[in-house]
Amino acid sequence: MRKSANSGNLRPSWAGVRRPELRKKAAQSASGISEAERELYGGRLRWDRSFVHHEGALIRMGFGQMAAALPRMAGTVLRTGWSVDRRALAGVVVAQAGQGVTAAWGLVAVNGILTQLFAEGPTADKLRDALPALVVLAVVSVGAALLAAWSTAMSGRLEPQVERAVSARYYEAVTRVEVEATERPEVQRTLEAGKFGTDSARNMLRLSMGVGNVLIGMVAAAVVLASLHWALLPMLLAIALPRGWGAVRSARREYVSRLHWVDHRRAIASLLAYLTRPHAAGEIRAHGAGVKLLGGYEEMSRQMEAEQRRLARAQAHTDLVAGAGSGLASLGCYGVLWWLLTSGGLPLAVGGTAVVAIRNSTARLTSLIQQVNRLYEEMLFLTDTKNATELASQHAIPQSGTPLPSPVRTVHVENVSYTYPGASSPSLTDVSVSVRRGQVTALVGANGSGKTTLTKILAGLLLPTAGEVWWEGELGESERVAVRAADRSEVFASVGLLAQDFPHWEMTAATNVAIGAGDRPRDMARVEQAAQAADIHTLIEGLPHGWDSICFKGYERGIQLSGGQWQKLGNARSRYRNAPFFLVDEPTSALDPRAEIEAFEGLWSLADNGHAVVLVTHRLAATAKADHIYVLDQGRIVEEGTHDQLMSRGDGLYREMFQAQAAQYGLSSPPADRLPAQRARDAPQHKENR
Ligand SMILES: Nc1ncnc2c1ncn2[C@@H]1O[C@H](COP(=O)(O)OP(=O)(O)OP(=O)(O)O)[C@@H](O)[C@H]1O
Repeated sequence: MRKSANSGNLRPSWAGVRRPELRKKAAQSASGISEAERELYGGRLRWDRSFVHHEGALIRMGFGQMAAALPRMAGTVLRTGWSVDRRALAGVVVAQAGQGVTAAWGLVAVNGILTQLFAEGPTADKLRDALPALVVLAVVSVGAALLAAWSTAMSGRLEPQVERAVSARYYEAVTRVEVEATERPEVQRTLEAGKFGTDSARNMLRLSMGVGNVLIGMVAAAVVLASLHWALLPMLLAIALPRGWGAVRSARREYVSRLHWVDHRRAIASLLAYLTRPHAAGEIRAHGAGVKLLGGYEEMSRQMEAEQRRLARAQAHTDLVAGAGSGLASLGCYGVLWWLLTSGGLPLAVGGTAVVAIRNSTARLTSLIQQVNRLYEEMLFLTDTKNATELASQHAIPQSGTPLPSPVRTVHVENVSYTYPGASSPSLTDVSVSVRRGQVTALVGANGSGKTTLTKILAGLLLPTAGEVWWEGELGESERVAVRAADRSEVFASVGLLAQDFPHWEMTAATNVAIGAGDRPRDMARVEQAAQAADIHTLIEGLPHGWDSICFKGYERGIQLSGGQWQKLGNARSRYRNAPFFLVDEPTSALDPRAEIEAFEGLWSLADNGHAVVLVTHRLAATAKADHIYVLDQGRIVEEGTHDQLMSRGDGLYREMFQAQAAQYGLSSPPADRLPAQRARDAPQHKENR
């Protein structure tokens, strides 16, 4: 009964998805904007700006340019192959060249056999005379089979290595790009486009080898043909050209389409991914979000299908034109052969060999066309990866710079403004703050006032649009380095970040802590210490697989952590990093009251131990004991001071926010048990942590 009730509930939604009007609507909107795009993404999902850029690249890549670019790109891939596994590459090249040579010998042997068979004399004698050529043909066939097997084995070894090398180069470059650059749409898209070409290197290698093999075979056939009669060679080229034209045209069309629809494809993939992600499971069922997503998927997929149909029609048309051109050329070729035979310019036996050579070459040509077609397409994608890798290097965080003072005592943000790329107004304007070791500095303010942006500036992740950030040593101004000139790896080594939306790595609990210092080997004793400080140790140790539990339910040792438990794990991660400057953005938003108090006390004890703690929080009860509080409003610092100083300002924003929170408890000030424990204000007899 229950089942039928459920299916009864679902039926109208599914029926909605499959409505004929929807189908019609989707088909109609194939070239325009679908309802789903409009509703879920607010408009058209096509890659316009980059599309123009790429189309420009394509226009430059005409037939001639392609002929020049192909060997160049194939050369790049071969060089990569050479750098990763010389023996395998040499093996593949030798095997492929060998197959070409065997093909030529095969043709020569066929010519020998035919010449003997068409000669004057008794059949038994002719067969006996043809025997050596027959033996050569048999040996050549066995040789070709052995070489093909060898080539397969070597390619199988080489291809994954080439793919890994190109992917590693690309991803390594991408992870070094300045955060600001990744915010620029044109950079973002070029980097995104680069993803599609990482497996193209592998495909290109295979295809280049295949093309090389066929080409050698064809050159061999051409040499044999030309030696039979010069007129046969241009005819062979005439057969090849129309098909080559068709292949390039189809490949370009396919590539342009793939680029143009890249955002659309990505959106479809994300719609489907949501349907199976555990965190969306509740809303998908209870809120009917699944119906909306499936409807969107169906409609947007139909647009893709319409595009596929368009491509198929266009390709069929191109194939027809190319086939007709090639057919006419073949006809001409056989016409010339006919004329040569009838006019006595060519003996009959040689004519037979010519027919075999032409048929062989045409079969090879078909394979060549298919492979060049794919090679060309792969080349375009690999070019994207190459461009993305180059662009990433241009925007890379500098690998060197002025060393920071040792130890750093204070970070001064001086008159800093920052505007995100593409934003119409600055997120920070003329902001000055100082963050000192041994102190808790609080950043407070309304949503969107610029707190997170300021922590990114402090962390050296964003460089100011105007103003400067100084990393200052014990001697003050005489010992300071501007972040722009600093060795950024030292800046990053000095900060520990706990972002609001810190990553939940779908890996073991131990990794989720130890990844806080991903550039160092894991130290389990310190992982446990950090977990103890963040109050998550007992929970993890009590799990059946302990620290090896995977923090994602889908795996065999998978577990599901609650929001607060995740936050504790995040706190443990930043603890494990143990950097002198801790930047924590809403570190307690998911914690229960007791855990929250403990977390804040932990931060205060970090300051007592000589760390600088920058605390971004809306929990003003916690900021009351901060050493210094900055209040942000619309990207500006509007107030600063201690809690008491700020509360004494009658019309102050801080006082207003604080009292609003206190009023929720029916108090004029927040409850005492929610305040972090009092600590000595002049504590800085701290330990050094650098
Ligand atoms: N990557 C970005 N690109 C463009 N604008 C951004 C970006 N990140 C933030 N902003 C804008 O900058 C402003 C400040 O954002 P920020 O995240 O720093 O605020 P916040 O004070 O941390 O807010 P909250 O309290 O809600 O976390 C906001 O107007 C926001 O829309």
